[in-house]
Amino acid sequence: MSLSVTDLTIARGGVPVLEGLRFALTPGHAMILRGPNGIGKTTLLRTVAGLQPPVSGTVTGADDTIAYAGHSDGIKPTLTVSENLRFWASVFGAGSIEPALNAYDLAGLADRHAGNLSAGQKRRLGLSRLVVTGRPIWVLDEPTVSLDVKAVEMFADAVRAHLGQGGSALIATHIKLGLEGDVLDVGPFKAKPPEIDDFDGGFL
Ligand SMILES: Nc1ncnc2c1ncn2[C@@H]1O[C@H](COP(=O)(O)OP(=O)(O)OP(=O)(O)O)[C@@H](O)[C@H]1O
Repeated sequence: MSLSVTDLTIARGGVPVLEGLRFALTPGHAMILRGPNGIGKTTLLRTVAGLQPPVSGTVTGADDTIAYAGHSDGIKPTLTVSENLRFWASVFGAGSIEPALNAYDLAGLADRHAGNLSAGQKRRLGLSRLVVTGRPIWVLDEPTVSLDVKAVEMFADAVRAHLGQGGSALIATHIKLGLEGDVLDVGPFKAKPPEIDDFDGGFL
């Protein structure tokens, strides 16, 4: 399943942030999004994942194919680690949670309430959810926040395994992950500020 973005203009809070974006993500490949704080990477990922509409342009190939991991881990604190994974597995129709536990070395924490995990452990649990979704396109917003060096390697290994199975990944990150993949610097797509003539002076 390929993802295509064509002539995409996106906005946050009603203000255009990026315009003229065009790229394709094909099976087996990763694309790394780069750009300074506030440029619009999260906004782009939210738009690709269908969490907000574009101002104009199209995203194709995103119907029920995307697993999105944003800044929030989305874990249920009163459930244990294994209960969280079983919940997601039931939502996505997956079978065993063992591959997800193993990918992020969570077996020893399986019976701990998720609310009692450290920040990095919570992030590992949040990322392990991707494994049980079975979705081919992972859309990830700064996935390595709170992870130590070993856990970053676990994450990179999990992405490599996903790509090896024909999946793909679109990842916004400020760090080097050691992954093969295209790099898309979104800086050149920064939306131009509106011309002064575009302002509605009626309120003055
Ligand atoms: N809820 C909101 N309402 C209005 N503006 C917002 C909102 N959320 C973010 N913004 C603004 O939209 C712009 C793009 O933000 P976005 O989070 O997409 O940037 P980013 O490239 O992901 O940044 P970072 O690298 O810091 O995560 C920023 O100027 C930000 O201040």
